[in-house]
Amino acid sequence: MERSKKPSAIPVSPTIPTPQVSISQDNARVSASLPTGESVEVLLHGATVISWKSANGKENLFLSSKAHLDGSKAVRGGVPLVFPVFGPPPASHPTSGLPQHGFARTSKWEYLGKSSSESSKLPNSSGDASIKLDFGLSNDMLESLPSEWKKYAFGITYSITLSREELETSLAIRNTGDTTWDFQTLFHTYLAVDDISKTSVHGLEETSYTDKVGGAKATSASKAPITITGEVDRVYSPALSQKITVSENKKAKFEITRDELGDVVVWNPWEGKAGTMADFGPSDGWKKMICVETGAVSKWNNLEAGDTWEGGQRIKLC
Ligand SMILES: O=P(O)(O)OC[C@H]1O[C@H](O)[C@H](O)[C@@H](O)[C@@H]1O
Repeated sequence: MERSKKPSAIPVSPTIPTPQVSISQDNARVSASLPTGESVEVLLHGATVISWKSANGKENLFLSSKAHLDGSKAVRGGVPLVFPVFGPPPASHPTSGLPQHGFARTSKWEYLGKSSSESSKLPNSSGDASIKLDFGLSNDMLESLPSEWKKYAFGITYSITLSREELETSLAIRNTGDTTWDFQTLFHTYLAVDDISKTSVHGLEETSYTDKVGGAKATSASKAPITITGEVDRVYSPALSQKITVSENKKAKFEITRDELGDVVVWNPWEGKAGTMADFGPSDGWKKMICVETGAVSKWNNLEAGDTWEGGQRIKLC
């Protein structure tokens, strides 16, 4: 019998746009984008973030036009990962046979997968969707290591999370062996700026630092925001709660917060040093970048067998 009041059909809700991930055909890069247009691109070589774009297509990271993206060299630009040593390794230390900044940035990482979240389920809402990409590296994936470091075992998970106005990078470094070892680590982030002469870094005014230009020397706090008028290579250790802001034309552009990363390196090679780097381009590219690098590098971090160290940074667009 026909019912007079048939329940009406349940409307099919329109497909909710979700973050997308794609892997290049040669299996060398992983890209992710949000329904609102933001995107990130990661090379498996070094798990190097080589692009982070805003919804309007604006690139937030500097990538040298001469960067090697084929795995033959560390990438000049983006976010190379420093581990297990920052700078040239000291003599008579287990890292002494390693290249400058260690091996993480020149190793091929494994893509472990993605996870995404959509906070709003309302149709046509872009919500606050975010996408997290995980990458892994362990000692058995490396072909060659100096004999000192060969006795150690590690497993690293590197997570890169893209959300609407933020890029978060975080590391979980685990000692999977039975011997304690020391490490340093850092996100060597090359931020893109339009004009270095109008760029300033805020939040480090009250902190003394090590000035590495012309040999490391302890230097007292500058009491003023950092402006770049020549080569700058400084290591600061500000309080963890201290936000670092990069401004252009006195307007905040990037805001950086940190978890467990007690050090901040500010680097710009200026014309002279950039000219000596074969992979630095274009020749005036140093006017378009500033490295604000967060890390744990001013001392050795000791990791006992079975322990995991976790740390990360968030870069927010202002
Ligand atoms: O040329 P790279 O090995 O990539 O190092 C580039 C730079 O990295 C850091 O910022 C260091 O503080 C600098 O001293 C170094 O010059």
